Amino acid sequence: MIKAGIVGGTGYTGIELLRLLVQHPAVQLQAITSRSEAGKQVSELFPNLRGHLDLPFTEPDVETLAACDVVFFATPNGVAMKQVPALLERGVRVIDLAADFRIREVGVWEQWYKMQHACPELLGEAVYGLPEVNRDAIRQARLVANPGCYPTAVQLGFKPLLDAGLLQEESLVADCKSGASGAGRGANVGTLLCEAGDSFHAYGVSGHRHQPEIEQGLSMMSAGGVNQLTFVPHLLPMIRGIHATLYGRLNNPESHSLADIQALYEQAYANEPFVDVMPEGSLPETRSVRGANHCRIAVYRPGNNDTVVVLSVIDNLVKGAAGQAVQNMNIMFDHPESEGLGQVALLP
Ligand SMILES: NC(=O)C1=CN([C@@H]2O[C@H](COP(=O)(O)OP(=O)(O)OC[C@H]3O[C@@H](n4cnc5c(N)ncnc54)[C@H](OP(=O)(O)O)[C@@H]3O)[C@@H](O)[C@H]2O)C=CC1
Ligand SMILES: CC(=O)N[C@@H](CCC(=O)OP(=O)(O)O)C(=O)O
Repeated sequence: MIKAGIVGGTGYTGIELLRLLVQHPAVQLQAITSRSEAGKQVSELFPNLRGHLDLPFTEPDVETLAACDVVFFATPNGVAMKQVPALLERGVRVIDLAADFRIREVGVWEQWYKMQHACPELLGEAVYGLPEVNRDAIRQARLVANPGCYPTAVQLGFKPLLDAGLLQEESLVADCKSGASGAGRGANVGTLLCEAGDSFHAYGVSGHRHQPEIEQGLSMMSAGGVNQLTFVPHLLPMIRGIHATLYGRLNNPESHSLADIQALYEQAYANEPFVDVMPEGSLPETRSVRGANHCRIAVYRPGNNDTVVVLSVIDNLVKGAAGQAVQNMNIMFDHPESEGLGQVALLP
C-alpha cells in the first residue's frame, strides 16, 4: 500500500483528492491536514466520506507527514516550498498541486508569484507533472509539480500540432473559460453566487500567472519556442470545468487537410488513457468530463481557411488538479496509470 498524506484537506482540490484516494485500491490515507479544522473528523466536515475514512484533520507538521510515502500539497502558492526540502530529506516523495515548482526560472516565478522562492535549488530537480509529456521523468521523480488547470487544457490541446511543427508559433490564441471552483474554497466576493451567477466575464486579460507556465510547456513542444501566446481566462457561472478554445495558423495550409489533422490527433493520443480525441464534428462539453480524469478534444478548420481551432475540455479539479496528481502518483510508484481513476463523468 502507498501511504499518502494531504496538506490542505479542506480546500477544493484537497476534497477532490480525498474523494479519489479513499476509492484507490492501493492507497492508505495516513494524514490529512488543516490548521483551521485540526482535531475534527474529516467525515464530520465532509459527510460524503462517512463510512470511507476514519481520520481526524491534523496540523501540517513535518513529523506527522514524514510517515507517508507521498505527500500531496493542495495548498496556496508558496506553502509547499517551505516544507518540501525537509520531507525530501526524510525520503518522502512530494506532489505539489500549487505552482511552487512549475516554472524553471526562479526570476520568472518570483516576478509572477510576487514572493521570494524558499528553495530555488530544487527547481531543476522538480518534474513538471503532465504525464502525456513527461511520463518517464515522472516515474523517477522525488518532486512533481502538478500543472495548473488552464495549462493542462491548453497544452494537451496544442501538443500534436506543435510536436509536428504545423503551426506558426506567434499565432497561438487560448480563449479559456473556467468554473468558479478554480478560485478555491476560501471566501471571495467575486465567486459569490450573486456576483458570479447569471453573468460572465474575462479576467487577467493583461497578464495571468498561467501565461509563463503555458508558454514554457508549449515551447518544449515547438522548435521555435512560444512566447507570444494570447491567453484570456474567463469565469463561467458553473462550479466545475474548463473549456479551452484554441486557435493557431498553419504554416502550410495546402498540405494539411482537416482529415490529416484529425488523424494526427488520433494517432498522437492513441495510447493515452486520459485523452480522448472525439470524432470529427464533435463539440466537447464540460459535463462530459465532470468528476472524471479525462481531457476531451475536437479539432476544426472553419471555412477550410488557415486557422485550426481546437476545443479542449477538462474538469479543473480532476485532470486539472487532483486526478492528474493521482495519475502522477500511480506513475511514480509504478502502479497502473489508471488505477483508482475509472470515474465516469456525471450527466446531467
Ligand atoms: N481549484 C482548482 O481548480 C485548482 C487549484 N490548483 C492549485 O491547488 C492549490 C489548492 O487549491 P484549492 O484547493 O482550490 O485551494 P483552497 O483555497 O480551496 O484550499 C487551500 C487549502 O490549503 C490549506 N492551507 C492554506 N494555507 C496553508 C498553510 N500556510 N499551510 C498549510 N495549509 C494551508 C487550507 O486549510 P487550512 O487553512 O485549514 O490549513 C485549505 O485546506 C492552489 O495552489 C491552487 O492554485 C491547481 C489546479 C486547479
Ligand atoms: C476560476 C479561477 O479563479 N481560476 C484560477 C486558476 C486555478 C489554478 O489552476 O491555479 P494555480 O495555478 O494557482 O494552480 C485563477 O485564474 O487564478
